[in-house]
Amino acid sequence: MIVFKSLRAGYQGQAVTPVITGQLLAGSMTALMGANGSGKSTLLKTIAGLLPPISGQCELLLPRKERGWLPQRTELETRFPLTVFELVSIGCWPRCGWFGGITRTLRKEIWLALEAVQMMDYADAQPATLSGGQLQRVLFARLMLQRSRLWLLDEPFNGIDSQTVTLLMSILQQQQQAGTTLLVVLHDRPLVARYFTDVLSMDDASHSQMPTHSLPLRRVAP
Ligand SMILES: Nc1ncnc2c1ncn2[C@@H]1O[C@H](COP(=O)(O)OP(=O)(O)OP(=O)(O)O)[C@@H](O)[C@H]1O
Repeated sequence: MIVFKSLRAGYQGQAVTPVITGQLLAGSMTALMGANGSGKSTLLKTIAGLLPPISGQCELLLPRKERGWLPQRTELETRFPLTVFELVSIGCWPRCGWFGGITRTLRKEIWLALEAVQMMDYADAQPATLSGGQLQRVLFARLMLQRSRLWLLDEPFNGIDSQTVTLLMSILQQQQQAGTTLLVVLHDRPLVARYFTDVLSMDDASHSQMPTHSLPLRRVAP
């Protein structure tokens, strides 16, 4: 699905990641781990197509609109004049177009996504009034509607209670079973050990050849 060939990602010609070589297989669920500032968010943005590689290549045959990217919540602006329902409906735009209108079938899908994240009661609420965990549920519902074949999630469980993490993890597992490829930035090692089979570590530049020491995890295939 994604092949990294001596990739370095960064900004304005300056690399901030180690050299990354290896691949993420289609339908895999990989935790992206590493110290603060090691370049995890930068790598996700590069895979999402928002930044050009500094050197090397990131090969994936997937149009940008099929790459679902969820930034860290600190990067999100929530004070826009939309309801939760309307925010989730944005996930339909790749399919119906900006001016295509929401058909009855799509409305039903939106309600089903809100139901999956247990946020139906908040459909008319303003996103800015939601708690962090509620907002994350809503953003997962939007991603579900996008039907992206690749989900790039940047610390989706930061500050989220364990009940919501369990709910959102079950959605990730369903997505993976449906064939979606997932790359998720996480710092929570027990959570990674429990749910993830693959780890991409930014702490070691030669990570794709190195075993993961402390976790019972399979390596990302070199
Ligand atoms: N827009 C930017 N322009 C230039 N440098 C940036 C920019 N955004 C981030 N950086 C720098 O790139 C480096 C990697 O940042 P990045 O946010 O990718 O790390 P991270 O591993 O996701 O960190 P954290 O775990 O703290 O979220 C840092 O040194 C940061 O200061």
